[in-house]
Amino acid sequence: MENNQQQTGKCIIFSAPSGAGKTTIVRALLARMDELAFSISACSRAPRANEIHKEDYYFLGVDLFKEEIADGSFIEWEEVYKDHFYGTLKHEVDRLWAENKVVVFDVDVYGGINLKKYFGDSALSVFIQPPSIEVLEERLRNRKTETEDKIKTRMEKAGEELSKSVHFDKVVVNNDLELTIAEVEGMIKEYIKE
Ligand SMILES: Nc1nc2c(ncn2[C@@H]2O[C@H](COP(=O)(O)OP(=O)(O)O)[C@@H](O)[C@H]2O)c(=O)[nH]1
Ligand SMILES: Nc1ncnc2c1ncn2[C@@H]1O[C@H](COP(=O)(O)OP(=O)(O)O)[C@@H](O)[C@H]1O
Repeated sequence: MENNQQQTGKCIIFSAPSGAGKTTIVRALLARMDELAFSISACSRAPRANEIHKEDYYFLGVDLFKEEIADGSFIEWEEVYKDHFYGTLKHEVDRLWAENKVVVFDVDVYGGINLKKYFGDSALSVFIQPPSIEVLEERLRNRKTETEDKIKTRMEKAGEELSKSVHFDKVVVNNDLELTIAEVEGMIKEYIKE
């Protein structure tokens, strides 16, 4: 018999200002913890050379992204940078919950706050904080993925984003990377067994 009942599960939300180390931490956790699965977001920008459709993002382009907004396909979406839309698709979460996975989100700070509101106790929201604003800038520069212009835009946004950490269940200062990963892994294990 078909089970039409909507499956539900838990999720972990990660947000941070760009350069704080969120992607590095999320990748390490996914590699270590089989019970986790990454929620692939939709975005409006074109894929970069090393990016794969349906693995890194659902690359929809602007027109299709806007159609999905109109169709009510998103749990949340944000114009994270001008003309760059990112959003969480409802069917992506359902897909991963159907596989009994704990869903992991890597979203911007406003997306993180909205997802926590939406999922309530079914979500643990974690804010990754850089040790200081100076270290944040240094990490962005060392990553060598951003032009000077983009570094400036990201740093301008960072101050306001840092002030939003109070809206998260947990705030973790990413000083020593290995210690941070271990700390977050502990938090997730604790939350999953609740
Ligand atoms: N609100 C929201 N933000 C997202 C989503 N997916 C990714 N983001 C955020 O959008 C930003 C992407 O910026 P960028 O650093 O250019 O990363 P990239 O384009 O993914 O390499 C990051 O802050 C992500 O956390 C999503 O589904 N919703
Ligand atoms: N604890 C840490 N100490 C030093 N460098 C780090 C640490 N965590 C991450 N990094 C480095 O900082 C840069 C930004 O990290 P990344 O994961 O890309 O950030 P985000 O996803 O938050 O934008 C990367 O080059 C990464 O290797």
